[in-house]
Amino acid sequence: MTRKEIKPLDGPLIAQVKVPGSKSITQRALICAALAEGESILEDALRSEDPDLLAHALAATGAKVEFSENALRIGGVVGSPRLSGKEIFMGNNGTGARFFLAYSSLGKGTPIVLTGTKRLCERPFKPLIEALQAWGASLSCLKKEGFLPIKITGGGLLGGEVSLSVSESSQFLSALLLVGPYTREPAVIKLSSPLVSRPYVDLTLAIMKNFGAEVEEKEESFFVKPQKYQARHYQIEADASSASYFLAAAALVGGKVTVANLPKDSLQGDAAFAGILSRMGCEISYGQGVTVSRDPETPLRGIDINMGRYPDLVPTLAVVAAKARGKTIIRGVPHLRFKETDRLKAVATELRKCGVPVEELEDGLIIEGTDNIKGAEIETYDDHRIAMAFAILGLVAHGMVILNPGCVAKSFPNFWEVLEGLYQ
Ligand SMILES: O=C(O)C1=C[C@@H](OP(=O)(O)O)[C@@H](O)[C@H](O)C1
Ligand SMILES: C=C(OP(=O)(O)O)C(=O)O
Repeated sequence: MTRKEIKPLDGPLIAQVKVPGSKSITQRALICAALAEGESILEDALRSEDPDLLAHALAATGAKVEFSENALRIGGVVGSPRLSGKEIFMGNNGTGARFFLAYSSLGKGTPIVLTGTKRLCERPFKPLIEALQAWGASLSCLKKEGFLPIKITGGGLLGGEVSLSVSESSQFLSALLLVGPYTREPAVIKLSSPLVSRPYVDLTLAIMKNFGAEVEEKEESFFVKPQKYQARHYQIEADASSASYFLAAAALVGGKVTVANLPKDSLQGDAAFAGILSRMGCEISYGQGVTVSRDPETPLRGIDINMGRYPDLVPTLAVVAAKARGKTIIRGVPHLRFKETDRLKAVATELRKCGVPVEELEDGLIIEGTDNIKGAEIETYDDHRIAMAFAILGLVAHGMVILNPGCVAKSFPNFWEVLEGLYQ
């Protein structure tokens, strides 16, 4: 078991960092580009485990994928993936797996099997599988109904009206939307439950529009007419979730951190994190990127917040809350239990190891801030966001050790180098 010791950082911290491209945008753009006619260039696309796994899966269906220094070139399959009979391994990439399941259902050829890590095969897929089957997809779960591994026979998607539950994940809706332009009949997706993580659906609609596809939304329904994505030269933003760790460093240590390549008008919901930190006592400014600062004399204060729109920010918010005055109540995130690990249980367990009182709720956490945060040996559960959040907490503790630090490769392979830069 490899381990990474985190040295405490004497503030005030003054730093400027850059973070890699957005994982969510990269994976949406990959699907649109793979379905389009012609060659797309995805500038500053994220190169990490998840998008690389998706890119290789798309290449296995006939898309032409070329990795260059800071771009991905994708030659599309014009709406018709070729199923090669191969097994497709998607790691623990939930977004990539849901998107690829819908994309490959458009294809034809020799049936393929989509699978992943043990954890990915425990994560929910049933609402998406049933919706694709209602659209005529030929899918069969090989071990347990509603879960990977799944055999995909392809044959195209009829379209028409389908009802979809999105209380466990917004990715089911994003996956159907992304392939909606290629169903034979107009697609109508009616939501049958409250939608979690709504900003990711807005991101899907924005990227689809960038690639030339229009979606109409009315009340709880989405309408997608048959149309075609256009190949694009597309500039991918920096990842706002990855930026959160370094903005949190400024909040925890005191001082100022600028994420130089995160735009003020980001398409990503998680760009809201700077605003959340300002509610806790930090200052925000925008110029060359986004800057968060906190005067060491101004204590952090706890907040009561519904994080249902921003699930990936919860581990980062939780470690900031560990040092905030009073209680921080995080609500509205029952779907955190379906991520790379059960993040509510994981965050509560690991914070308690650091001497931080935590009450775990069905849908959130109550965290009692303390000035006496202890270092501990942090189990990361092979979850990149647990590793990165607790690494940042380690800046204000003594003796924090992160186990299995390599799991950051999922979304932020150079995280440890960027963290090291804070000590310069
Ligand atoms: O659509 C996306 O790119 C994502 C959606 C979110 O999942 P849920 O919609 O399941 O909350 C988020 O946790 C994930 O990291 C990326
Ligand atoms: C949950 C995440 O990703 P995914 O659902 O794509 O595995 C994440 O990046 O935090």
